[in-house]
Amino acid sequence: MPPDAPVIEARHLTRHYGSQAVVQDVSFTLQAGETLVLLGPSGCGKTTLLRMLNRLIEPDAGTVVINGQDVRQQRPEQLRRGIGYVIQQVGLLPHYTVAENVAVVPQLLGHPPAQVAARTEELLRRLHLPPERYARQYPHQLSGGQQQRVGLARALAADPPIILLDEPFGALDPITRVSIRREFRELPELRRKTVVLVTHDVTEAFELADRILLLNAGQTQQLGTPHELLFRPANDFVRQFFEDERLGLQLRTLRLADVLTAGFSASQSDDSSIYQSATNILTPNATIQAALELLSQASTTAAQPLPEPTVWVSAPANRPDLAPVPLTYATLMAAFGRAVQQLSAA
Ligand SMILES: Nc1ncnc2c1ncn2[C@@H]1O[C@H](COP(=O)(O)OP(=O)(O)OP(=O)(O)O)[C@@H](O)[C@H]1O
Repeated sequence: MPPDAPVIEARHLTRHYGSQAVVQDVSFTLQAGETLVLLGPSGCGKTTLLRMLNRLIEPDAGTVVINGQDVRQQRPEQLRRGIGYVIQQVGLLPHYTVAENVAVVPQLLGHPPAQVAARTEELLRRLHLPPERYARQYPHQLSGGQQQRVGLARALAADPPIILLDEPFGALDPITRVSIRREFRELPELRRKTVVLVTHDVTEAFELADRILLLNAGQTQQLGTPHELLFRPANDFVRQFFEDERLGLQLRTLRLADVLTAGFSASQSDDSSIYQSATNILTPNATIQAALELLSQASTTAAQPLPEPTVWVSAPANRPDLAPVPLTYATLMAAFGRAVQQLSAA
């Protein structure tokens, strides 16, 4: 297969229950390493669509092609061993220890015991479940968040190139949810994997997705990057769907580089000596949200050398000759407002 061949191709997938078409003619293509989020209101067909990818549900029409092969040409059990699957209910085996739960798939695949043990230990450590404390515990001895991490470790254990996740953080309280989501996003393992994740949480979708497939009543409303859905909605449904959270989503989606169009200058700024000692430094790739968070921390630190809380945006990596830009709340919000206006009008 050519190196840029898609990992997953869903072609015209359709599924009915009785006379109700719960997924209607949905298509998408995913490249290696991409994360697609299936988003939409309750009952719009997200789970049905996800489960067609690993043949837990068979489509009435359409095909799923994984690594160039129609999934119907593979036995479902074989297919599923190559695809990690995480669900909200976690589904850990209650009479197996944490380590045994994580090792299930690699053992089924016949991996050597020493390799399975090493992999289990590594994953538990990476997911903040020190094996010396947790490996021999049983699922009922863990909190919901810890069980969720074990579920994720289990899905990653055999290092499958594809991971499907169905509301993986859905059962968690909001604070645990945010912190696990952050851990999840920063897991180096997942960067290389092709991920399809179901959620109805808009913020979660925007935080995790490379692209979002927004569904309503089984039909694709829009498939695109978070930026495209927010600033180029395909129809009124898409526009309405994000209305309540628009500002928060804009703050998370726009990056400093998007709003600082005229900000960098070739001359060294007067403040450059302050920049040299500053700790509040962001790259142009940071989101407006990240800049606001840093500004809010800066406002609580007493030793501000400048009269107002300030963060610095370093010059783009390819232009080290440019001076860093200092930003206060006022200058950041003015730049953000201008960018939103331009993007919305364009
Ligand atoms: N086994 C089934 N038999 C009959 N109808 C079903 C079955 N499974 C799902 N449905 C229906 O299909 C539609 C889509 O369900 P699905 O679970 O895919 O939606 P969803 O978007 O994942 O919803 P939620 O966000 O609430 O989990 C719903 O109307 C549901 O009632």
